[in-house]
Amino acid sequence: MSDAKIIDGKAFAQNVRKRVAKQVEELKHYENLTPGLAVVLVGEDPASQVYVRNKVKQTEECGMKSLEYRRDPDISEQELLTLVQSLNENPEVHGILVQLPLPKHISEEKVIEAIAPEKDVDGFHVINTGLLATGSKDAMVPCTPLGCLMMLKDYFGGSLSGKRAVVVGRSNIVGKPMGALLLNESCTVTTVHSRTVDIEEECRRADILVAAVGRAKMIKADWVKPGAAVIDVGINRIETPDGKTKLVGDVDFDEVVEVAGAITPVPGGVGPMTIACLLANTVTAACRQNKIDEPKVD
Ligand SMILES: Nc1nc2c(c(=O)[nH]1)N[C@@H](CN(C=O)c1ccc(C(=O)N[C@@H](CCC(=O)O)C(=O)O)cc1)CN2
Ligand SMILES: [Mg+2]
Repeated sequence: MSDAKIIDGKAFAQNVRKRVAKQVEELKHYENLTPGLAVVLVGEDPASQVYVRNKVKQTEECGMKSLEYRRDPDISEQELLTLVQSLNENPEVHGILVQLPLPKHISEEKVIEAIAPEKDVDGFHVINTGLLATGSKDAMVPCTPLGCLMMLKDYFGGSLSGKRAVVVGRSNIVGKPMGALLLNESCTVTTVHSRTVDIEEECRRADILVAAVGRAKMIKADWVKPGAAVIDVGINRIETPDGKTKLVGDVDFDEVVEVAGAITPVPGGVGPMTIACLLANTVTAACRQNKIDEPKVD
């Protein structure tokens, strides 16, 4: 029997949303300010539709204004850039999120760079990436890594200083910002990827192991140091022997739970925190744009 702590991302996210809802209430009451989030969805990818539906629903449940823009998959890059520009200029919109991935004929980079950095609640704009890399408190931090960090700080009682952290994967949305965040928390950070020599040995040295590669059950029990905190960012749909499908992470949960000190499940771990942090970032963006302090609530 394992005695690893299973980190409940669903419950954690619910608490974050409660805090956001209280902040929104205060902003409406004392500042006459209703934070607004615009979500743009291009095309009909079924997973993206679910994520966007959840974002819209949770934005409204927290008392914020939600604006939704659905566009056909054949929209031109220029039309999408024009939409982003109009949202940049809309004073009711404090946060802009363009759901990824975009269709192949559209440059994700161009679209992300078109978003005003102060409205970039995904934290993907190079200005925000640069602010994060330089340790500035003014960065808008990408939602998934922010959610991972919140859960890690809670598990370790506040400080991650001196911990050896290994991030598996070097994507712009998760791996790279995760590494920067952990470095800013004074961890000793290693990022490993497909060209790393002996990934397993690197992983075995980690007090904190963050898996974000998109390969089902890649991380095995003998890759993990006993007692390590394991954060699984992967969301992989696999087929089961009975012909059905199920979601699994990048970590082989059933094995690793026997070795780890703490572990996030999939589903119900990092995923729900992504949307909760998006809502928190929208409040941050609205406050910064109006030059007011974020309401402190408990
Ligand atoms: N513009 C963005 N695009 C994408 C992001 C992002 O942060 N910004 N991240 C992902 C998708 N994503 C949010 O957009 C997201 C992924 C997963 C979950 C989630 O709650 N997952 C559940 C399982 C859901 C299921 O059953 O399919 C879980 O892990 O428990 C939320 C948001 C890519 N695009
Ligand atoms: Mg593309």
